[in-house]
Amino acid sequence: MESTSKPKAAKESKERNIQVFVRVRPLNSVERAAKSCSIVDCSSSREITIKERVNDKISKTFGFDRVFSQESKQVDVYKYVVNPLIDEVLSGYNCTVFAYGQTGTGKTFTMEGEKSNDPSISWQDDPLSGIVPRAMNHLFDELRLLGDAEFTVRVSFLEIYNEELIDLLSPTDDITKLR
Ligand SMILES: Nc1ncnc2c1ncn2[C@@H]1O[C@H](COP(=O)(O)OP(=O)(O)OP(=O)(O)O)[C@@H](O)[C@H]1O
Repeated sequence: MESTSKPKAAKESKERNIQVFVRVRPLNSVERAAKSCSIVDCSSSREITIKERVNDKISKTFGFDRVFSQESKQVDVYKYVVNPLIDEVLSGYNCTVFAYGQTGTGKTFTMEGEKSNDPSISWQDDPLSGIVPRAMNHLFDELRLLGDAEFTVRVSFLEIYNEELIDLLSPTDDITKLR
């Protein structure tokens, strides 16, 4: 996300400029049918522990700025990760939110979200709406509050897949090779 106000000098903030979050998705129906079990322990808010399957022996622990467990909701992720960035964008900082993970891990679910089965729920109220629609809604709500001020909002939506850069908003499906 980007606003047109001039970027300011780097923030003198105690917080680091790059934050890394992890979201663990619930087991899907295929995994449940196969009686698979999760080997990821999310009981700490800042660490995940990968357990060995057989004896539950702790094998590895990884630290993050925040852990979102299998039970986490779209709104939890939005409020913690993206909500603070909207103020930053409106103050002239450039902010990037990017989802990384192997296929089927929940990047699209987290970024775009899904549509609830109930057709009477609008996307603005849909608990399954992901980061992108929530951020757009939030941004334009804030801009509306600024009354007559004129703003330009530019949005880009890119996918890096197999080291190829894909513009997801381009109707021509142009692909740029990164190497
Ligand atoms: N947090 C979650 N809660 C419930 N279902 C989820 C969650 N995350 C992912 N899923 C489900 O898991 C499946 C795979 O998720 P998704 O399509 O978002 O993965 P992806 O990382 O975008 O995959 P790909 O890289 O192949 O596009 C989907 O059916 C999605 O509904």
